[in-house]
Amino acid sequence: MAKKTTKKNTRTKAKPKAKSKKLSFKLSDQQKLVFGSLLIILGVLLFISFVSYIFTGKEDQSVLTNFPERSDAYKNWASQLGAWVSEFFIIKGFGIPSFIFAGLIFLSGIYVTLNLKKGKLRKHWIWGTLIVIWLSIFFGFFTHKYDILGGTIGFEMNHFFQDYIGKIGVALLLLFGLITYLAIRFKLTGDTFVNLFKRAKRDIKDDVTFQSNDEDTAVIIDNSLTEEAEAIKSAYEIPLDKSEPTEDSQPKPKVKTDTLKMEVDKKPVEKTVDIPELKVEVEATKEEKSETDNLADKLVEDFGLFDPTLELGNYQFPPLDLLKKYDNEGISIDQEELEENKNRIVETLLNYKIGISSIKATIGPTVTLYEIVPDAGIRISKIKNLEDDIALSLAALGIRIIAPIPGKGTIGIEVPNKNATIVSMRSVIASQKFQQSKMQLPIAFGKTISNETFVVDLAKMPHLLMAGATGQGKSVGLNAVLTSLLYKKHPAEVKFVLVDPKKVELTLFNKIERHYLAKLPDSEDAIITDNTKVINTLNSLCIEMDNRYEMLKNAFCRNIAEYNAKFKARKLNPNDGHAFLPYIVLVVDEFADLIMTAGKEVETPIARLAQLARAIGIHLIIATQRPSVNVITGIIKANFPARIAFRVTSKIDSRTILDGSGADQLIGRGDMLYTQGNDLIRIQCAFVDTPEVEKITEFIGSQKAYPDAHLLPEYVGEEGGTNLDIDISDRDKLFREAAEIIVTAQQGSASLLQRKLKLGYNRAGRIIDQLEAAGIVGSFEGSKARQVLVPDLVALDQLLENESS
Ligand SMILES: Nc1ncnc2c1ncn2[C@@H]1O[C@H](COP(=O)(O)OP(=O)(O)OP(=O)(O)O)[C@@H](O)[C@H]1O
Repeated sequence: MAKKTTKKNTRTKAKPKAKSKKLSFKLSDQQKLVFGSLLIILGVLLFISFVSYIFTGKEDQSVLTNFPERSDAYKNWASQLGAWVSEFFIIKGFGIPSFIFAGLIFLSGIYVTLNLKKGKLRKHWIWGTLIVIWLSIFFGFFTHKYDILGGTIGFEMNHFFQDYIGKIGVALLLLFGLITYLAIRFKLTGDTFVNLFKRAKRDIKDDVTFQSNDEDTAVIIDNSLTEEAEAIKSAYEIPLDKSEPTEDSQPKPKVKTDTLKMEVDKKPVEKTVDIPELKVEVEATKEEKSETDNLADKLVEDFGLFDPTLELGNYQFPPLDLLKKYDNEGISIDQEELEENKNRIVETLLNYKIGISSIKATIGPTVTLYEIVPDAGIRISKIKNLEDDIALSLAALGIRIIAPIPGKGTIGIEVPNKNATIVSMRSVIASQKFQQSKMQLPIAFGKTISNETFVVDLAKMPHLLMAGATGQGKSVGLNAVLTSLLYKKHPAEVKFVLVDPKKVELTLFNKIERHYLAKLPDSEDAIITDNTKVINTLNSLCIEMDNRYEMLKNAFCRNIAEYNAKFKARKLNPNDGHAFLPYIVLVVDEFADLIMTAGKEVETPIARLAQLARAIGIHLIIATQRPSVNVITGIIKANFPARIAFRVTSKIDSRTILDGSGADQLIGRGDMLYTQGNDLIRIQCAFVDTPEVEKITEFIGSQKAYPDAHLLPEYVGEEGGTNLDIDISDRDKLFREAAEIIVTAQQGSASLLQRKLKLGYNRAGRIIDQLEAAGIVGSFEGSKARQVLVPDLVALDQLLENESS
């Protein structure tokens, strides 16, 4: 670790050094001009010296052998230095190709002066040097001594290679060098050569045609045009016509033809790319229609879109007048109360040395939110810890501190209003937000702290868990949910499965059984109050879910909305088993009771539905007044992201529902917290009284209905088919022993037999069935032990004796 740090340090320290080094090499613009022009002059001087050396080199040879002296007379145009440098580059170096170095130095001067990209200059130098070497060897190939063509290096290198690979080898090596250069530098490929060859062939052909006809140039050009070029011929006729009157154009017809011909070769290719008609073709393509689409379109044309509401075409939605108006609905601002609360908050905080820079109040139906901005440097946790102290000083229940308010830079203190106002169901149903909502299953829960109507989509939740202590507004909340849906959804679009173990809460909805309720085929009442029936209903819903998934799969749809849209567009054939699918909302009023009596048998199908049913339109609403962990288990919680908490009595309960405190600080009577996985929203639940629900259900119930409630698929429970005619001779060997154990313990459970007789589950289950057939134990009652019908061992003996006689 230490090593790493030191390494890092050295690296970070090394950076500025490198930078400063780089900086020292940077030239100012003036320096660049001076240095650049020096290079240009050097390049020119070198060029002059080299040129001069070609003519004067021989004459200067005698002087060059001596040590340079000022008095020596040089013929080179650049005198002594010119002769020396030229001798060095041309004779002792690379020969004539050394001119390229003069060019490179000149070019460098230009690059430096004009501040051009250095990368390119580097490339010129690399390629230039390679060309010098290649040319030097190339020239050296033809010479037999050191001369100005290939220089010493060219000659020596030739000799060196020839010793190893011979003259032919060197020639081929030079050819290979040339090809490599052309391929890399000019990106030439095999095709280029083929094309070049083809073009050359065509040129020769054209020339021959041209020479054979000396009449009119224009005609010849026409002949040489390919068919492709015909289309754009007109473009070339103009320059031809223009050129005719001018006299000097006359003597060079051949040159003109050549230029034109070259263009013709290229242009047709360009033209075909942007031929405008191509675009038109693309636009003209029409989407191909499949046979079913055509049929569906025709059906829609003839009969219109499928209307699922047609069967109850005259159905009237309940009017708003059925809902009650309340006197104390509108929010009244009590200035005195506001001022008082504000002063108390400020005072309490000051007592703990917490200064406030600003305070703002938002008045809601039941609580007022005071948003404060504390002075800089105050810890939020300090204010959060003062919750109880503020509650004490305000002498009020239900104070909740939100520190900080998500998305705002403030801390919120919610203080209950002295006079809470009722949020009527009428006001939320009448709100624009609800009336104009395009949600699949809109629910108007009530109003938020800023007095806005709170509408959410049950289809998006996709399941809802509701909890709260008794008498805090759960049943009213459930009624609000059902009322919202009744006001917005046609009986064809939504069906309710109501589970009401308390037997009295949802009975009012019996009146709308044939409009809105769904039930098992063999059951009399649609509202389920018996726990054993709940298990069958839940399993039946699971079958419905599987059926619906199969239908969606066959229709290539991903969810119920897509499926129904396709069905309405008559793209799905009812003869293939397709049908319009209504949403199904399962409401369980007292979930704790169910779990206590049926345990896993209820939890498993509920969890399965919760996990999978969202896409096919089955949504669950589960309410409980006992939010303990054995009721709201981990598996249930994981599948119910949307939760509502009414007031609960302990922080632990609040944590069970909301994964945090808050529900214990509510004030009851419909005051609730809603979460869909992230923020908590405080809402005053809309109030809908029993008489109002009664009026609505009566209104709906009095209208024409379907012949029966919506029927769910039949479910035959595993225990349902007990064969009561089990033959006595078929009884298990341990039958009598088992019967005695059961009667002695007065507990009809298979697990008791498993333990006492050390049996497997299946055998114990079979014995229990036989005991039932013999009339020793009662029928299956969910997870509860069966009732024992024989009071004691004497009675058992009698029963079995009577049986055998
Ligand atoms: N939204 C509300 N606005 C005003 N008062 C309400 C509201 N909700 C409930 N109340 C009051 O609280 C009382 C109890 O409500 P509710 O019957 O819904 O409680 P609960 O939680 O269902 O109780 P239980 O679990 O015992 O059935 C109602 O009779 C009503 O007076």
